[in-house]
Amino acid sequence: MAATPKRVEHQLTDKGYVPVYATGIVEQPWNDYSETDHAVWAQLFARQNELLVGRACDEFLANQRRMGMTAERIPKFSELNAALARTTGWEIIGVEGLLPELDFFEHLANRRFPVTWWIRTPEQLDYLSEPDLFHDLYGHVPLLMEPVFADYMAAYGRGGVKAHGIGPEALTNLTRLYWYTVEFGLIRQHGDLRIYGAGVLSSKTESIYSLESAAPHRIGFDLERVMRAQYRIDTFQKTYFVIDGFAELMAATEPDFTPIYARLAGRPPIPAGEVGEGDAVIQRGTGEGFAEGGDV
Ligand SMILES: C[C@H](O)[C@H](O)[C@H]1CNc2nc(N)[nH]c(=O)c2N1
Ligand SMILES: N[C@@H](Cc1ccccc1)C(=O)O
Ligand SMILES: [Fe+2]
Repeated sequence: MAATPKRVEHQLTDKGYVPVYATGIVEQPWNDYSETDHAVWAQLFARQNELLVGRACDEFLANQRRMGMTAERIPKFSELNAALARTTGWEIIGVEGLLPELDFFEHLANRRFPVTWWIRTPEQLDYLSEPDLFHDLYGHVPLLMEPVFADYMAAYGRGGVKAHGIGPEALTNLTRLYWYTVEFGLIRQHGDLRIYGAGVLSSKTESIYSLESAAPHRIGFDLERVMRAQYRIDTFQKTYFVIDGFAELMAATEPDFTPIYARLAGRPPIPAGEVGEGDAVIQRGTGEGFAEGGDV
């Protein structure tokens, strides 16, 4: 295992009270990865790729292949960056881990995606409390090759910088949008539901649960509804929002959010497990196994 990351401080983020690391960019220490590190990558990659055929959106596996990401070894950021530069102009930068929000937004706004340089240990294979290289690189990076989604991510970054200037409530609303699209979003494809959210794509159990469990609600995407939707950071999602395509997501988020933040300020959030009036319910969940509380 390469040298363990240095912890700087703890900060309350939407992932709860987590260590926030130095905001500096770190070179990927590719030569320091151990055989165990590469084996963890290989095992997670192979297991997810097998599971995601027929579950991930078409663009995910197609772009993973197109950028030459394989199970063999932990990919070199420099090699993936060559493919990204040729397509959408995104660049992977190595980081210690979670960044302060404004740093994160500014990177996205400049088409830089922060990827944690270290990978989880074999003991953490199925769950860890903070994003590691596998979540960031396997889960998030292939879709940065998809032009419309790549534009959405950059626009999101600009929106984050703007929301940071508006205030904490705006940030909370915007973070929910990230959560229910970039991390846990589902998309209609081939008359079925497919996964595009990185938090699901990088999780064996949630890849199955998000599409096949009767417990969660599945609701058609609506911008203000999503921005009111509280979520859970420590369990499977109680609700998934479904888009028809990346173009729909881009179009829905193009308008200036300032009046939307103002309108939302007066309205209560909607608990993660609740179906709101006017929801475009695709499938109403049974709520089975939903733990109470813990919504952010
Ligand atoms: C901004 C948003 O709330 C979110 O939690 C951010 C915070 N900082 C981050 N920092 C890194 N490196 N990666 C991330 O995904 C995030 N997420
Ligand atoms: N249009 C949003 C910015 C944004 C774009 C895309 C996704 C999310 C947010 C704003 O004005 O704040
Ligand atoms: Fe993520």
